[in-house]
Amino acid sequence: EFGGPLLKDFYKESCPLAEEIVKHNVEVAVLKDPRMAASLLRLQFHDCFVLGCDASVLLDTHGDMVSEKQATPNVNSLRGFEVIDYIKYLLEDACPLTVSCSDIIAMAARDSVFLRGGPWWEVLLGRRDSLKASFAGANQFIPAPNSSLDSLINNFKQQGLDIQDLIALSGAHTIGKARCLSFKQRIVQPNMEQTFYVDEFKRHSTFRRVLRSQCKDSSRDNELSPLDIKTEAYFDNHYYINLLEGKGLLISDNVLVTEDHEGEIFRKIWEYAVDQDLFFIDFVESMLKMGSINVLTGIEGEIRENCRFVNV
Ligand code: HEM
Ligand SMILES: [Ca+2]
Repeated sequence: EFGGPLLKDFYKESCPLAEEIVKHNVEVAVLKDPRMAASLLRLQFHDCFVLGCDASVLLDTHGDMVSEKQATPNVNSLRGFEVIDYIKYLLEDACPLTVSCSDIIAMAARDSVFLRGGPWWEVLLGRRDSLKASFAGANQFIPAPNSSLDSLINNFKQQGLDIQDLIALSGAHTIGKARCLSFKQRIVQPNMEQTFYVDEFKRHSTFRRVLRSQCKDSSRDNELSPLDIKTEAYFDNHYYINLLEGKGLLISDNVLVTEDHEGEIFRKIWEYAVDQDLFFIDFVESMLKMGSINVLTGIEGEIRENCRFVNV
């Protein structure tokens, strides 16, 4: 299966309460700030695509190592670090130097999806933490929101993920928000009037008009819009319905339907739009695959004491 060397009962003996502690504290964090569920899910994606799922994304700048947090896809955007820090602090108290920061990310992402109404899955554990971060890697490997379909496909391929994974994992954009900076190119693009329901044309242009007025000048680059305009609070299949209606927020969302009309991708998006259970099954499978990219296990890496710094 996908986990490779990872196991579902990895902490059963060494830290039996680990999953419970993570779950409870993700719940508290999401109650305080509902968007945090989306932010924690995204954190796993941005970790796994740079050096693998090794918590490299959590390291702060230190000495001559520049953090991934400062890279373009992450700066002023990636969130959830304080939540992970607090969970790590509690886990260090319960079982010192036992639960890796990378496993905390994986558990928190799983719990976040479930809390918003999405699927639950058995998370695979046993990752260890990196000794370094890669600022350059974060800029290179995390796809940009204005990516073409070809570059998205290639980007996922570099991580051992296929087109199926790209389509299913993009469904993560059923929750959370994006800044005007990330999608304003999309709403000024003149050739994006294409839509797949004939009657949808008028509502489609309203969609763009509202966003355009919200993002009308660069002083508003940090204004937020929901990635899923219909049900941003719920992890559901509405993302795919939006795509079919021409209402994907990012260029990288929209190209899944505009650059592959009537092809393999389009058919899959249609299937997810009418069958949420199928989307959930495929999403879980792809999350397990993404969660095992280049993991450190055994004696590789270390169990960090503080997720922001390598151990001294
Ligand atoms: C397919 C390529 C992808 C691109 C180009 C992309 C790009 C983006 C961008 C630009 C944002 C908004 C950031 C901002 O404006 O601050 C965002 C948000 C988000 N992304 Fe993606 N993303 C992709 C795939 C994924 C994947 C695979 C996941 C998780 C499995 C994911 C989860 C999220 C979530 C949950 C948010 C909302 C975060 C929040 O509200 O804090 N994305 N993404
Ligand atoms: Ca990483």
